[in-house]
Amino acid sequence: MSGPNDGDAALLSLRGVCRSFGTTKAVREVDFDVVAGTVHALLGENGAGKSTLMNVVYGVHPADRGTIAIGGEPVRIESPRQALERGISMVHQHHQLIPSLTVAESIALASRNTPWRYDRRSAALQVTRLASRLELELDPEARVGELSLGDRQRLEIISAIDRDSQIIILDEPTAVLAPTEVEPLFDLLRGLADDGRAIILITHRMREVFAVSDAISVMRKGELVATLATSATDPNQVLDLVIPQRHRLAETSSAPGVAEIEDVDSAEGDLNLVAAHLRPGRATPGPDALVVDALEVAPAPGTTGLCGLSLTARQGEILGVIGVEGNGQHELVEVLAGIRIADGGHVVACGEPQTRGRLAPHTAVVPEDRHREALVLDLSSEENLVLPMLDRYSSVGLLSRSRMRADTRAVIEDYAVVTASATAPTRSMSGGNQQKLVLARALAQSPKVLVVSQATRGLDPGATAEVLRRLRDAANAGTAVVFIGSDLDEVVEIADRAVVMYGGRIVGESADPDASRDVLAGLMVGADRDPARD
Ligand SMILES: Nc1ncnc2c1ncn2[C@@H]1O[C@H](COP(=O)(O)OP(=O)(O)OP(=O)(O)O)[C@@H](O)[C@H]1O
Repeated sequence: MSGPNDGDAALLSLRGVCRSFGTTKAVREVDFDVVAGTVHALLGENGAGKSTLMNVVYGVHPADRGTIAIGGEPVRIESPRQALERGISMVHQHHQLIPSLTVAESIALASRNTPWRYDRRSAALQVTRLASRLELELDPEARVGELSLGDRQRLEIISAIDRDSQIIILDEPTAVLAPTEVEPLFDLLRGLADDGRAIILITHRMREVFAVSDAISVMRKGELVATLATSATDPNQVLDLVIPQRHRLAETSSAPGVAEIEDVDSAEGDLNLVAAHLRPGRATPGPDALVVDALEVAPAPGTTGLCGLSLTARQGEILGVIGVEGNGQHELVEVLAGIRIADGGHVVACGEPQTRGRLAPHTAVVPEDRHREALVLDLSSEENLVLPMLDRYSSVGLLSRSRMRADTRAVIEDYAVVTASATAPTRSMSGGNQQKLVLARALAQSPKVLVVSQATRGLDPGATAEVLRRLRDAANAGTAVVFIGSDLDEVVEIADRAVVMYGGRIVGESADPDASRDVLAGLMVGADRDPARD
């Protein structure tokens, strides 16, 4: 059978690969070739089957049918261990790390080259060496369970690189990295490809696709619908393949599930994907809805904690909190959610002080890590959806399943969530669809203060535009939205006002984030100029 890379010998070759989960055909008859010495981008809407296809290659979900060949040799891969032995490593979208280990121990455990006896000092040196090669910062002695999402992502990346595999799969590796960390990662990936390795990069970010890849494959509803040379295509053509309905939906603004997506002017910015009506300044902000005053959280190894962090968010505005992951955002969200008790300072929401260990009053929180902090993966979407609102669905101690189901169905339809059914465990949903569910749940509570961290992580371009539009609608309806993110472009696009978080406190503020973009970027990495003082 001929493949899409005819003429080049593929290092990895899939033929007729199928994988179903119950009645869901996640991957259908896929032929996929990746040539040694190339970076191959894999794209597709949320739920298209990208992670499943790669999990087939990595042995997490062995194929129901079809063949895999490496260097022309047919192979059977039935576990990640077998994949590693065959020279395949994978950076997962949802991290596969052990919380009680330190960073150095995690790397040593995953490494092919760990000596029989664990040597703490050389393991720490190895972490420092790998991290500096990637221009990433990671404390070898930090405990994995204490790390921010960004640091766990950094750990997964350097651990996969350390294995020196021939085929390296990265499932949305940059979703929580700082902008300054993306380029060194891509330089490294290019270097690894130039050494003859095959790199597969799953991403939703068009600028990344065009910055680093040689080839692009697009999946839709489990099928691989196209493979193109990156040099022979452009972002609009690729976007049309990923979301063929985008222009039709743009004409029908009431269409559910996907907001307007404009043409992409260049591969520079995915911002152009988001409709111009998201731009700030649409509502006049009201009084302060959230006041955070002088919060203190002592740092654990590898974390910054909070050092007297203060901020306010007003009714009807989107306050952007921009910062490189790991500068205290995780601690701030935990304090607001009532999961962590601050060592000092206080929080007042809508005039009511937060009670120790309780969620801030009138507030809903979308945490950064949906797996660890937002969902109970073995419960259904229906059960997860009502968890924070059980009182709405119960009377005399009994839950009204029929109302739960009706509301869940409405959310699934409204947010275009792809799931086998409202009663299927959320574990079985794709990452992007889990994220949509978490956001829908927070908005369904009609909070006066909505704190969202990494809201669009893992969402495809259509879903990203849709989520940003809904947050704007919430602000226009009077909610104070605190939008915590590490993607400066995205924060600038959505926020009316922005503050920069660095080293556990706010180091700058701008009432016009678009105009202060460069200053904000500098503050994110520790420059000390406050745009408010300009
Ligand atoms: N373990 C599982 N059990 C049941 N269904 C699953 C499982 N894993 C994936 N699926 C289903 O397979 C389909 C493809 O999911 P997959 O995670 O591969 O999509 P994706 O393209 O990677 O999406 P995303 O961009 O959101 O990560 C979805 O309908 C999902 O619900």
